[in-house]
Amino acid sequence: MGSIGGEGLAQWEKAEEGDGGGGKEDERILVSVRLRPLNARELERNDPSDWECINNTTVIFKNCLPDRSMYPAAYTFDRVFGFKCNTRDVYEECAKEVALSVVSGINATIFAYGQTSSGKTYTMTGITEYSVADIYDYIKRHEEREFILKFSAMEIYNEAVRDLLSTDTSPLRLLDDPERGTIVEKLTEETLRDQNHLKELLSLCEAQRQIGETSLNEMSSRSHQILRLTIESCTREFVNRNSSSTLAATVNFVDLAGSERASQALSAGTRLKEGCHINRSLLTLGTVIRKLSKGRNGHIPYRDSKLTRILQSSLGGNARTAIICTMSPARSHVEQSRNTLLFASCAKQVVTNAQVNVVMSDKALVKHLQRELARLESELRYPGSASCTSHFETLRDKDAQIEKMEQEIKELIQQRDLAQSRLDDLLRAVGDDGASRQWDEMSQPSISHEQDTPEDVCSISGTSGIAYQSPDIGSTRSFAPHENCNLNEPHVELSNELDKEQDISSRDSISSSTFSGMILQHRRDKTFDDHCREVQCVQIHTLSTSKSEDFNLPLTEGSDKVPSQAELASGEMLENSVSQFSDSRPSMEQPMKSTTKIFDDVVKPCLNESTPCSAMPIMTSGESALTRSRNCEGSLITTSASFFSEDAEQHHKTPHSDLSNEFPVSHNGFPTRTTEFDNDGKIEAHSLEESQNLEKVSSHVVEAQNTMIVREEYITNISNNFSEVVQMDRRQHPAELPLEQMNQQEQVQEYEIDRTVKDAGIDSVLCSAESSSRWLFDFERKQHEIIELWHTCNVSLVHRTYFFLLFKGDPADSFYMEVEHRRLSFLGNTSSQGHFDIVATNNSHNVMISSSLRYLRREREMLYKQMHKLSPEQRITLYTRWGIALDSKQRRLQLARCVWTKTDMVHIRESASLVAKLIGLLEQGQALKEMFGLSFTPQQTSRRYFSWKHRKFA
Ligand SMILES: Nc1ncnc2c1ncn2[C@@H]1O[C@H](COP(=O)(O)OP(=O)(O)OP(=O)(O)O)[C@@H](O)[C@H]1O
Repeated sequence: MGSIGGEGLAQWEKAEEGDGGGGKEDERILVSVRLRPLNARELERNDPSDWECINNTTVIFKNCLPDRSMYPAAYTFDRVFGFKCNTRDVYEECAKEVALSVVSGINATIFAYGQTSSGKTYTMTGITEYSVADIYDYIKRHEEREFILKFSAMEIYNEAVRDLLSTDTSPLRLLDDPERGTIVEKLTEETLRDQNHLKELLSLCEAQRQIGETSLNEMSSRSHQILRLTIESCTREFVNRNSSSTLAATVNFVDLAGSERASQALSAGTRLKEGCHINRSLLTLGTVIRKLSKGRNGHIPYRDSKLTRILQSSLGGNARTAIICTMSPARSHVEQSRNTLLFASCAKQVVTNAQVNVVMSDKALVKHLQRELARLESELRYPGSASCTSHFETLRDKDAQIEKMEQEIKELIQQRDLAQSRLDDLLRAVGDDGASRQWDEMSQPSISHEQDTPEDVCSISGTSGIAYQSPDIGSTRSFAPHENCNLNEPHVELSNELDKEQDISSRDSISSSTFSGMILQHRRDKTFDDHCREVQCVQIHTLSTSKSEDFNLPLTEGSDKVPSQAELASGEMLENSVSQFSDSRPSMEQPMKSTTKIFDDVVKPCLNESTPCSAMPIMTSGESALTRSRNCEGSLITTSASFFSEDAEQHHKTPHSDLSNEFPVSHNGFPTRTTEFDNDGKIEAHSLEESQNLEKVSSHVVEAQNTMIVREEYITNISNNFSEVVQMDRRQHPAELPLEQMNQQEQVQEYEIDRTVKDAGIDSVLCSAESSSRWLFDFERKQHEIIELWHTCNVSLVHRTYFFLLFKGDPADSFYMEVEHRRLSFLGNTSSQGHFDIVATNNSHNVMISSSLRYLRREREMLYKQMHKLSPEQRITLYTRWGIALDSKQRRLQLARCVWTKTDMVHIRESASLVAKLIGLLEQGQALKEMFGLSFTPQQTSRRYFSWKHRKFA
């Protein structure tokens, strides 16, 4: 075996590298080599066989002669066949696929190239036979299509084209057709009837072919034979339609003449002449193949020979091509064999460009062009190929998702900012200078906070409560706000003169502050900070839903000691409960409890006068879940900075009008308010100055009628709430009333519901101005009664202020007015009917009385501490108006003592205004009306002070 290397091998390797470029590989001419066995002559000469196929793709030259070492010893092709391989194998592996392409509309050409007697005719005859057989077999298996087979045959003999199917031996001309390429003029083309017909024609061709005897081949083919089978097919369904498309392709079976040199063939005379012509065509074929193997650049001399002209499309054009190079293994033909292999090597480099050939009818062509036009327009409309449509849609979906997420992010940011803003407001309110100073003053008892105002010198050293002496432990403790409250912890007596002060109200009555949340204060709250806590009521427990449940424990869980109504009313029971659960921190996160429970525990007993308000103390504003009035965000008078900014003299002269600026007051002295609903369902409340006359009320009636649906909803809610209360009451006290009495009570309660709804004035507002006027009258009357009861029951000043400022005559306020009135009435009745005796027996009565008075005193103390919020001018104005001598001492204290001490409306309004200013009553809407339906505690303020206190302690 010779060494592998040399120029030829390098050329093949180069071609191999070209194939490995990745991606779609160009289809090249399929090249195979077939070695025939030594024939009889060669065997006679003892011509050795120098060629051997060492595998399916490589043929080697076995005899390495020194003088021929310049040639490669091994050649690799798509397939090589040894002498033992039969033609069937060659066909199956190297020709079949190509030949059968024709039935799919792809042109195909199968060559046999080699020297004379190398076996070209032998091979091509077999391949043609097998191909025809397979083609017809394919046709049989595809009956859905109709095939038309046409056969033509020609030979190129001495550079003349002859029709092998015709007896006419005159040469045929070659014509150039712009669509079909080179055509052979007048070439017979037989439409095949069947396979036998083709066999007959093939036999005819064989007979017609120029055959001569050479020294190498007794039956030497002296011409290039081209057998052409054209196959057209279409689906039978569309055969008779003009819109059908037809596949049309041609397969050429080319049996070339011998490529040997004339000298080798020992040609002379006619044979020599034939050889010249033969070699001319083969030389051109070789040139074309060689040039094509180097690419399509430059001129390809197709037209230099008849052979290359006719086979132009099959040589690197629109056809699949297979070349079977036949060679003799004999040493004597080694040169011809090398030339054949060189030709084959070049042919292996030629790239073809086979395409499916579709012949379309005019209609089909029009349709095709229309589809193509639509496709191109679509591509223009949507940049990118049509195949990118789905990708484009995917991108759009992604963009939509991104946009949606960005919107969500934006909304979340807005929510966050809003929450931050609210937090900032709260912190600002808590951390404002006044509050800080106040706390600083309270937390630093050694520092007199009256340094800037000697007029009210009142040292609170030792009373601030930041440190107190505990008799139990005899040591000074720092107050810890989170400590458990021990109800039994000894009081630390205030040394402040405020402690010595007798409360302005000397009447003994149950303090309604127990209802307003003061019940939750701790008994050790002699400390100064607790004063503020008391004033701000139930700031802790109102924020704690869990606590409210805990507060119910004495009522719901079987306690050994059933609490008396008075105890409950006074908050004693609740205080104990609070002490048990004082460790629980208020949670602003906890959801509000159900309305049902709250009504059951709280509202119902108050509404049913026959059932004392035993559960009232457990009401918490944080749980206020009454159906929320839509005007709950209505106006709450803002205590503006201009409250006291008016000229003091003017205040002195017309105090009423001054206060009216702050609190809209009706002509009859009662603040009134109407509520409007805007398109968004929001409520805009404003002064009801116009209610002074009936016509204006009527105009509001019209407005109210426009919002009838909303108001009716409110009415329904109220009715439902009352009904719910009634039902809960019935469930809670089933044994207390016989069935008959229950029915009677039910009727009464239904009447109460109707009356309450009517009292709410809603019907009147909706129906007539006359009703509105009646409601206003009822409101004024009830407001007077409530004010009197506040005074009687020593209700918290802060509570009075909130309530007074919140409810100013809106029909929707009737519910709260009713609840408030009944609570206070219950307290008054309890007091007058001797219930106090029971309480007193339990030694609670005195506790409650003293407690209520103490609460009021601490409120005043707190207000006194807040006087610094007033400017000197404002204070002077107030001193003057309220009869406090400007040269007297402790004027601030005197002022605090005067607040809410009378029941006339001028005094009430001024007191409410002053308290609101001092406690920093914030913007409207921060206190919800609903909480007054369940608790007296202003929610927002409670939270505010709660936060303020604990932030300071933190
Ligand atoms: N592979 C083969 N196995 C057996 N016999 C073969 C083989 N190839 C060719 N022969 C025989 O060799 C002889 C010459 O073959 P063939 O005529 O096909 O050569 P050729 O290349 O066509 O020659 P020419 O170019 O002169 O026509 C024939 O008798 C044929 O039977």
